[in-house]
Amino acid sequence: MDANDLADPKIFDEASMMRPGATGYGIHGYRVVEVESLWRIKGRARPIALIQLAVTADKPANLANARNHVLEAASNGANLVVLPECFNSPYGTGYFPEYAESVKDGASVKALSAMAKDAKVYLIGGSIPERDLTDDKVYNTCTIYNPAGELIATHRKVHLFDIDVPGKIRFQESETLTAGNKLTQFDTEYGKIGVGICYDIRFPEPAMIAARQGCFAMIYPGAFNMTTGPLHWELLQRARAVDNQMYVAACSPARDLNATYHAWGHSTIVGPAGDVLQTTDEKQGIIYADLGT
Ligand SMILES: O=C(O)CCC(=O)C(=O)O
Repeated sequence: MDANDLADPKIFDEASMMRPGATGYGIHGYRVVEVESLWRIKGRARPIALIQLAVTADKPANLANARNHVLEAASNGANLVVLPECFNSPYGTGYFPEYAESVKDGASVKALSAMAKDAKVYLIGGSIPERDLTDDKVYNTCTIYNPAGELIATHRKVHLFDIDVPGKIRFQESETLTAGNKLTQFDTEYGKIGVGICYDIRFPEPAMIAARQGCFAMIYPGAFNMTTGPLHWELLQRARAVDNQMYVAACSPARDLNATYHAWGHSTIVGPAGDVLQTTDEKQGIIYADLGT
């Protein structure tokens, strides 16, 4: 089964057949054994770092800040490094078209490729506003690099964040963004990893499909807010983890009360039992966990 097309009903048919309790795929008899044996066979530690960056309106400064932190994470032993959603631009629908660039040769992807290569890490490059030069549409896109600095996968946020909680928060990504239509997974020597962006975590299916296709982790660059963050940020990560008995990591920007959007922060790494391995507060910083122990 190739789970790269959300529009393909076969994907959902097969995924739903594999729900816990469905014939032949009881979750406890299947995933736990597979995950544990993967650790033993590979015998490798999988140190991950989530970088909760302070994001400003200055794109070159954001890229330089990201680079410093990626190099720091690598020097502390991380092999997988994650940046936050929208790390090169303020998070806001008015900013997306202004900051958008091509993922073929834009300044941000060049900088990300160099960071991955110089740090010798897999880099899950948060997300950036992407302008597709063929259709001129703007997407919220995560680009992923191997330790040679090669772009190995891209994920365009599938579920756009359109919310209106009266008196609390109104945000309509669809005012300026277009949704992606593919699920994303990539291979590493540490195992296969699935990727979603922020609001994508509210939908169980991408994580479920990734787990059933052998991913040991789902990684979500994200930027929850002060309304839904306290309520759902950790809950959703722990739910996706325990649903699928896989690692889940979500990496936020730091909170900036002078920005138009106040990110919740609290980047978090959750284990396959739904246990919080590492988390943080709202400030800039790096958290680490070993996904192999
Ligand atoms: O789902 C939420 O509550 C927040 C989602 C979000 O901030 C985003 O998708 O950027």
